[in-house]
Amino acid sequence: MKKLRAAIVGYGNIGQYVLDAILTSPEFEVAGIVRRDPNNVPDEIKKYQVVKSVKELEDVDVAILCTPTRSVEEYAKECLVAGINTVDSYDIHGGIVALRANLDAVAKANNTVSIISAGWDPGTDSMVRSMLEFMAPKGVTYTNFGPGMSMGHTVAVKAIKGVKAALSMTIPLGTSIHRRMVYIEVEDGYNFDEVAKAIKTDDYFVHDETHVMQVDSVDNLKDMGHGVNMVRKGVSGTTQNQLFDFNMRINNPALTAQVLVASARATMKQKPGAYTMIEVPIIDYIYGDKEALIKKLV
Ligand SMILES: NC(=O)C1=CN([C@@H]2O[C@H](COP(=O)(O)OP(=O)(O)OC[C@H]3O[C@@H](n4cnc5c(N)ncnc54)[C@H](OP(=O)(O)O)[C@@H]3O)[C@@H](O)[C@H]2O)C=CC1
Ligand SMILES: N[C@@H](CCCC(=O)C(=O)O)C(=O)O
Repeated sequence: MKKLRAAIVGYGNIGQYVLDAILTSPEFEVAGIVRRDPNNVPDEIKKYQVVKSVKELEDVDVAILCTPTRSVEEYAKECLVAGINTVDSYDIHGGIVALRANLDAVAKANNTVSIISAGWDPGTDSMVRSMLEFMAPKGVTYTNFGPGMSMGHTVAVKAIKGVKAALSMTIPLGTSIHRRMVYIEVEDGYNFDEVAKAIKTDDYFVHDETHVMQVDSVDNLKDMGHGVNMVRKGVSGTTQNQLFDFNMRINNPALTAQVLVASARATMKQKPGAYTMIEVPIIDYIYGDKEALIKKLV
């Protein structure tokens, strides 16, 4: 069987775990790794082609975008125009509809497929929320994250001038409300109060209670565990008090990476266009023969 060739774009936390997930997936092989500095080649990727642009790689079926969320659209367009499917874990919830529309046009024009916002939230949590919505159409779902490290918030802090290193912890306060505890190392020559203000006014933080603390070593605090508790209390038909409770405690980048690889698989089975995870048949994410899967899972 000819393997599907996946490129990893961006070799940070998610990128490193995507490599692991590709190597354990039966039908994928690594087509190469795209880095801003292609000379930055740690030992574990020495055997792969490391390049500056995805266009330098050959026969790429799908690009797994592991860049900051705010860079996703630019990298996705470059890949789609080059005839390469994309998956990403874009996590600015308010921007998803616009990203989908923008990439849908580019994907259709280039006969390619893009699955966007494919991590765990947005991503698999969105699929669970969707199921709860049709299981009890009337009601309220609360999504409570953590405590744990938000990669998206941490990446947003790292991009702020004067931040040398960062960790953003998400603390659940209940009923979908969260506190952000942000730990930073400040670059020499920068004023902590000004940096803290820039963090608190960033779109990722502006709606939540946010505390910024200066520390000597972010690395001493870092733990990439996270989790979620989603609860819905709702009504099926006219029957009230239907209670649902979904929990998971996870390594954040490992789960995100596994979902990205599953979504890369699913891109190969869709018509051209851009999709969120809830629009794709769930069976398309799973490796194996369709009828055997139906027999096993239904
Ligand atoms: N939907 C979900 O459930 C989840 C989504 N995410 C998303 O994944 C994203 C990546 O997280 P994570 O892997 O921890 O981030 P990292 O900062 O560890 O890695 C991002 C990598 O992207 C590359 N890159 C490309 N352009 C830039 C740029 N302008 N600035 C900085 N890096 C750049 C770099 O790789 P190189 O040096 O190789 O070029 C960098 O290492 C987050 O922004 C988050 O939104 C994360 C977890 C869950
Ligand atoms: N998108 C998140 C995953 C979901 C958890 C979350 O949104 C949060 O901690 O705020 C992340 O980047 O880690």
